[in-house]
Amino acid sequence: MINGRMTSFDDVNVNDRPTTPLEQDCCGNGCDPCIFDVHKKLLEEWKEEKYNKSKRSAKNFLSLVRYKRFIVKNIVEGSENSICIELDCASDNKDDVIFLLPSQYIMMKLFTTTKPYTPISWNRRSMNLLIKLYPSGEASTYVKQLNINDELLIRGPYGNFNYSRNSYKNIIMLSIGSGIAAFYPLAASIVKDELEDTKINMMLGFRFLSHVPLKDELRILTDYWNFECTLYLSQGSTMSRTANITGLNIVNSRINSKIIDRTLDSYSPETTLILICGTTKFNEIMENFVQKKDFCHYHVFR
Ligand SMILES: Cc1cc2nc3c(=O)[nH]c(=O)nc-3n(C[C@H](O)[C@H](O)[C@H](O)COP(=O)(O)OP(=O)(O)OC[C@H]3O[C@@H](n4cnc5c(N)ncnc54)[C@H](O)[C@@H]3O)c2cc1C
Repeated sequence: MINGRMTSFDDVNVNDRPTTPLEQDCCGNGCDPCIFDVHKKLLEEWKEEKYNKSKRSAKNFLSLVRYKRFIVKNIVEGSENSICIELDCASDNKDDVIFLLPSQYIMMKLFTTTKPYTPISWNRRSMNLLIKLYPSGEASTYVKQLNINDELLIRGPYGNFNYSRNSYKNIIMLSIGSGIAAFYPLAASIVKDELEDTKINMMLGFRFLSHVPLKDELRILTDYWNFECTLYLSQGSTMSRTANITGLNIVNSRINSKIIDRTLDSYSPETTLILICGTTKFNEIMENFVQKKDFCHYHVFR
């Protein structure tokens, strides 16, 4: 990950990666620079070089203007009302690789319709999509009928959100439903970046616990010092009003003004970025709350 860019090359050149110092390598006398500062700098340079090398030697398989062929490699249940689809590049040229930034989206052609989807993870040659299924949705109906080895047409990547490492002290991510797809890759790329000091507070709204996708992935992120996640369930669950399932906080309520007020009061508007992703109505309501509290650094994914 470079400046918030999750590259598809995290497995390249791992052997020359600067070795992380051990806790006992630091004398604790407050040296300037401390051995950990030196390591941080070396790691930053190594990552930048790795990313630049990868970009020089490969071209993006994805195109902004032309549909490219992908093959369905796997389909698994994401939650009660969503599925995850793994797609492989349909190209024999090994130099064709996928370049994406976290929170960018692609356009997928599905029979008579074309819909945007935000890859939740990817590597050099494949990407994973999380797709919420609407009972009578045009794209949903088509997606439900997909089989392994089916071909799909995709163009992209699009999206004007650009994140730079450590540009904010805190990021609050507010989403409902499939909005999680825009936030998960960004959160994962930040918390897994040793050079990041930014803390993430993810606030995700769903109707039921059974609708929440990526539970295991979110739990893994909660092991990092700078990630917390709360699931807000508008239709409640059988548990008490608040609970915690292995790292994930659960609140049986919508994300409402009281909750936002209380949350924002514990953050500084100058050093906090707020990201919003949901339905048009949700985005409008959240944007209003955020503006009322004088938070000027925010971005709405539409
Ligand atoms: C930039 C961008 C990125 C996106 N990324 C993803 C993603 O990663 N995963 C994903 O699942 N979706 C994503 N979406 C939404 C997706 O593109 C489709 O709009 C959605 O899946 C519905 O498509 P559909 O054809 O199945 O339903 P449609 O035929 O468009 O709608 C059928 C019915 O479903 C309901 N419905 C549709 N969309 C919504 C909604 N957003 N909220 C509430 N009810 C709705 C409505 O009742 C509607 O009448 C993204 C949208 C945008 C703009």
